[in-house]
Amino acid sequence: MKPLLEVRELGKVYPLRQSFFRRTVFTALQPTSFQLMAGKTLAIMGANGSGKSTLAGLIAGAIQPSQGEILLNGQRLQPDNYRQRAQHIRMVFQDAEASLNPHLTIGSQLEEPLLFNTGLNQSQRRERVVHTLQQVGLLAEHMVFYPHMLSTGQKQRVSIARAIILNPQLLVADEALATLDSSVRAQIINLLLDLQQDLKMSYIFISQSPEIVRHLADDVLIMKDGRIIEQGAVDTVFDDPQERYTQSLLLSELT
Ligand SMILES: Nc1ncnc2c1ncn2[C@@H]1O[C@H](COP(=O)(O)OP(=O)(O)OP(=O)(O)O)[C@@H](O)[C@H]1O
Repeated sequence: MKPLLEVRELGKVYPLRQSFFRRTVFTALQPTSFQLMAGKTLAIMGANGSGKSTLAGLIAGAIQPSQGEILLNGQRLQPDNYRQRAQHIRMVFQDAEASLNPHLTIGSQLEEPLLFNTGLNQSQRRERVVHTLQQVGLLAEHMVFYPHMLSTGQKQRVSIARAIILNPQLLVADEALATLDSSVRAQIINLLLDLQQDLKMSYIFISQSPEIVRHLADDVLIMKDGRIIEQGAVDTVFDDPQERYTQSLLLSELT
């Protein structure tokens, strides 16, 4: 079986200081390679600053790579072609509040990706918005709400709705559950699992929580200082971590 996503030697350096004589760079991500099969969930764990968000941003196209390539279904993604990527790979962020526009109704915010990326007419767009709201456990009436009228959990549902409205093959969630309280978190985890079953999506899931990763993910990458130091099936890595750093991470000593 061919992988959905293939990351080959993907790396990111940031220029730190530049002068006529000297150019200093900081390596946020060492050349990194891995694969993700369709319908599977890959978790990325690591201490703060280990490069998790950089890797997520590179895959979602929000950050331009310094080297390497990403293939989706065997097709190379063009780093600067946001439209090509937006159809297939979408991102959900930690702070739903900050990622929603307070001045626009939920309906207009969900319609936006459809306007930019599809040829649907107005009534087809409306139909898709209503359907997507229902898929994430909200109501058609929520279309006319503004973000401040929703609870934290409902806002995260809207973020998920916006991410799935184009029927992506891959959802990248960067600490999407970190700020939610435990009962809302459990509801959103169940929603993500249901959506994955129904829509056959793959997930890349950044989380500092061993419990959440064990519950949601099939495989895990452990990152330290911009590189993968351990990887494998979640049960294998969690039950018998080979690196001391992984052991500490699983005991939540490094976060
Ligand atoms: N635009 C930038 N310019 C320079 N350095 C950056 C930039 N963005 C990130 N970095 C650095 O790259 C490293 C990796 O950052 P990244 O945000 O990917 O880590 P992370 O594992 O997601 O951390 P956290 O859990 O704190 O979000 C950090 O040392 C960070 O300071």
